[in-house]
Amino acid sequence: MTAPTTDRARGAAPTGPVVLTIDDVSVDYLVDEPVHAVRNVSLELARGEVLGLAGESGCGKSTLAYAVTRLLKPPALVTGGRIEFHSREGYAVDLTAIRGEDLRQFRWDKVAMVFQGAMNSLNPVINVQAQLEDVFSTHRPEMKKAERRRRAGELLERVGVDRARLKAFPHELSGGMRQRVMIAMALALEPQVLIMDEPTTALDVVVQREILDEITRLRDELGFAVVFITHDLPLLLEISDRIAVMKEGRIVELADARTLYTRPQHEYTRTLLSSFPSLTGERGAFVRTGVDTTVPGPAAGRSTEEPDQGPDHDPDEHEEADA
Ligand SMILES: Nc1ncnc2c1ncn2[C@@H]1O[C@H](COP(=O)(O)OP(=O)(O)OP(=O)(O)O)[C@@H](O)[C@H]1O
Repeated sequence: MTAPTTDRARGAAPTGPVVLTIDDVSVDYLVDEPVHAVRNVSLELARGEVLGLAGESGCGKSTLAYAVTRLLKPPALVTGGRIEFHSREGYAVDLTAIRGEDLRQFRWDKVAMVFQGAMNSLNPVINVQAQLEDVFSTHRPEMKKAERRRRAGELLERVGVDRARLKAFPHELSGGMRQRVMIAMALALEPQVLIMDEPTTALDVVVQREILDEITRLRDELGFAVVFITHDLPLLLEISDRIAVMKEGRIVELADARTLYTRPQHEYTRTLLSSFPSLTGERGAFVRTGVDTTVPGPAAGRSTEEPDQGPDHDPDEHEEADA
C-alpha cells in the first residue's frame, strides 16, 4: 500500500480493492525554466469508484492524467515515482515501465481516456460505425465482422445514441452526441479505468448533465473506476465518491466528497469552495444534487449540508438551501 499523500489524506483511503496506484509521481516540463507540473503525487483508485481531481487551471491535473496514460511527450519528463495497474484478473502492470506493443495493447483495453474536445478527434470522413468497429479490428483482431457490427450498435445504444446513427458522419451529430460516441469508443473494450479530462466542458449544461448521468449509470452497470478531472468543483461534489484537490502540482487534500464539502481541512479547498457561489447560495442544493429544493415538489426537502467555512461562518446564513 502507498503512503497517504498528506496527513489530511489519511482518513480518505479507498474502500475496497485498488485498481490503480500512483506512488510519489513527479513530472517536469524541461523548458528554459523547468516547470514542476506534478510533485510527489500519491493516490490510490479503488475499483469502481469515481475519483474527482479538482484544482485551478495549471495545477497539473492533465499532466497527471497524461502520465497515467503514458501520453506525455517531451519536454515533459516523469522524474520519479511509479504507477501500477492492478488487474481484475490478479496481476499488476508497472505503467512506468511498459513499452511498445504492450503499451499500445494496454491503453484502451485496461485504461481508456476521454479528453476535453475529444469529440473533435473523430475522423470526419468515416462514419460512426466504421470508427467503432475500428477499435475492435485493432484490439480484437480475432473478432468476426458480424460480431464487430453487433457490438458497435450495442455500444452506441449503451451511451444513449440511437443505433440508426451508426451510418452518420461526425458532422451530422451534435457536440453531445459526438462526445457520447467518444465515450462509447473508450468503453468498447470494457476498460477497468476510465480517465476523463474535462469531458463535458465544451457542452451546454443540460447535455452535460445528461452525459454525466449516463457515465454514472454505466459505471454502476460495468464497474469501471473513473478519474474525473475538472476545475468545476460543484460538479465533482455531485458525481465523485472521493475528491483530490490539487494545487501547484501537489495533492493538498483528499477526502470523500461529503467530508470535503462539509469539513474542508485545507485553506485552499475552502477558497475553492467559496469561489463557487452556487455551492453556498440557495441554489446550492441543486448544484450539488441535481434536485432543485427551491421548487416545491416531491424532491424538495431533501436534506443537504452546508460546508464548514471556518469560525466566521454563520450556519443559519444559508438555511434556505437546507429547507
Ligand atoms: N508543453 C508544456 N511545456 C511547458 N510547460 C507546460 C506544458 N504543458 C503544461 N505545462 C505547464 O505545466 C503546468 C501544469 O499544466 P496542466 O495542463 O497539467 O494543468 P491543468 O491543471 O490540467 O490545467 P487546465 O485545467 O488549464 O487544463 C502548468 O504550469 C503548465 O503551464
